[in-house]
Amino acid sequence: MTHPARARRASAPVGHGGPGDSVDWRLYLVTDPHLGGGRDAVPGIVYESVLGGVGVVQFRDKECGGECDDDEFASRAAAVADAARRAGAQVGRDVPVFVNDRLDVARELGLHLHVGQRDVPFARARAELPGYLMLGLSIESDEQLRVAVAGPGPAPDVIGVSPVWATATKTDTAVALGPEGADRIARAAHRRGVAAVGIGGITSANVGLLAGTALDGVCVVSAVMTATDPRAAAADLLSRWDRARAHG
Ligand SMILES: Cc1ncc(COP(=O)(O)OP(=O)(O)O)c(N)n1
Ligand SMILES: Cc1nc(C(=O)O)sc1CCOP(=O)(O)O
Ligand SMILES: [Mg+2]
Repeated sequence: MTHPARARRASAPVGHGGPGDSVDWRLYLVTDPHLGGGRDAVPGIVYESVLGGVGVVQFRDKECGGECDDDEFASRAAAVADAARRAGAQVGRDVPVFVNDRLDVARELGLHLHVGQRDVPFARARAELPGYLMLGLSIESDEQLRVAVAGPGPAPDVIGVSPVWATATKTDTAVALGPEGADRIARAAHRRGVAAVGIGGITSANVGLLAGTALDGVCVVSAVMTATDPRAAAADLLSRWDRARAHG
């Protein structure tokens, strides 16, 4: 495997002149309303995990619409954004917050947006989201990336290379790509100036296996949301990533 990302600062891995150029993608937390002990616990976990080193947060709550309504979704997303902002201020970092799936809420709150292949189409999301907000896209195959960057239109700011490994957290994933597939897709994304984070099945036990890939970072749900000490869990993941990367 080659390591094109290693020569660059992890906090500024790729760039196409967009708002994602200065983001620290190394550790990206996606929230879950239940894994951390209920919706009310989520902002506190986000706060702690940012103190531990999480650099990017995504608010994800797939059951809102059933278990909670649109207003509650938006107010819980705002609470997570506030927690990330307060914790970021404490450690002197700006921590971008994405909303999962919900273009309307991202627009309303002025937050970044992450969409998948079966969500609102990327082109529509890009057209309706203000240009200063980042738009992430899930990529499950080489072909999906080729399509995503083929046209003359804007490319994603970041792709979630998914899934790297099988996971119990999301049941409707594509086939696992493994480190080699993730590396191949990340390298192709970099050629187009797009940042790439891996997601799916990433834990403290295997995060080091990805440090030799071209991924700009790793995205976790359960590894932080289920931790008794989310700050320590985040710090541990980040230090394992950094150490593995430093040792090549
Ligand atoms: C960073 C990141 N990558 C991938 C995903 C998965 O998005 P999607 O395929 O739309 O699935 P849901 O998360 O919406 O269930 C993600 N959320 N974040
Ligand atoms: C939100 C999400 N998307 C995935 C995809 O493959 O698109 S896997 C996933 C959940 C990842 O959870 P964990 O870190 O607990 O394995
Ligand atoms: Mg989605």
